[in-house]
Amino acid sequence: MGMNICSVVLSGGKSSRMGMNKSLLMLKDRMVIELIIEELWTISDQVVVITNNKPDYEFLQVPLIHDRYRDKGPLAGMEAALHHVDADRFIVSACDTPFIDARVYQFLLDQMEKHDAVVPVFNNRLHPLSGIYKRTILPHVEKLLENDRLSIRKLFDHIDVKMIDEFGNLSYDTLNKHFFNMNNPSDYETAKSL
Ligand SMILES: Nc1nc2c(ncn2[C@@H]2O[C@H](COP(=O)(O)OP(=O)(O)OP(=O)(O)O)[C@@H](O)[C@H]2O)c(=O)[nH]1
Repeated sequence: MGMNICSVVLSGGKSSRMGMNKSLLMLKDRMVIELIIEELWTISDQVVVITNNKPDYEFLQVPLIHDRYRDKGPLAGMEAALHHVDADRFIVSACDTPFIDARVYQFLLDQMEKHDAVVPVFNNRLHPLSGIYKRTILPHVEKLLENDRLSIRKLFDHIDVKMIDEFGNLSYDTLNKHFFNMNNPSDYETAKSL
């Protein structure tokens, strides 16, 4: 039985600190979101982008999905993917992490077992937007959204989540880059130097 893996790029944010759509910024000859999607394709059967501005992303040639719960943040982006896409595993990524490495996601996938979610912890920080989830979380996600409890951490009070804070043979540099995200123009300058 083959496992159907869907990667979900959350791209419904406001990019207010960056001042422009950060997922469309260029690094070398590629846009940030193109770098992300290219990496995700190496471990996915499907890739979708969750956005409330479809025209910006049509060139990517992947399914584009709107949030069903508007202005509710990344948890709503996850809800839209879980609601619309039929898959056994959902790999979540932000749209501002240009240096993600599929080997990190593969490491998480390998530890899913019976859990509802596998979420990485790096430098003592939980990274729910870089986790792996099963459809089983959907009713809990919807309930949180209905109640305006929008923190993804709240979700972890209700599901079986495995936290991963050691990553086998993967190097610190690989992990540091994987979890690097760009919030403001200074982060973008940093990205250009990496
Ligand atoms: N689908 C969806 N994704 C979101 C939403 N809000 C944030 N995201 C995504 O979640 C990730 C983290 O978002 P942030 O960087 O914290 O927020 P942002 O709105 O993009 O940027 P700021 O306005 O600077 O805070 C990014 O990939 C965002 O695109 C939302 O309401 N819907």
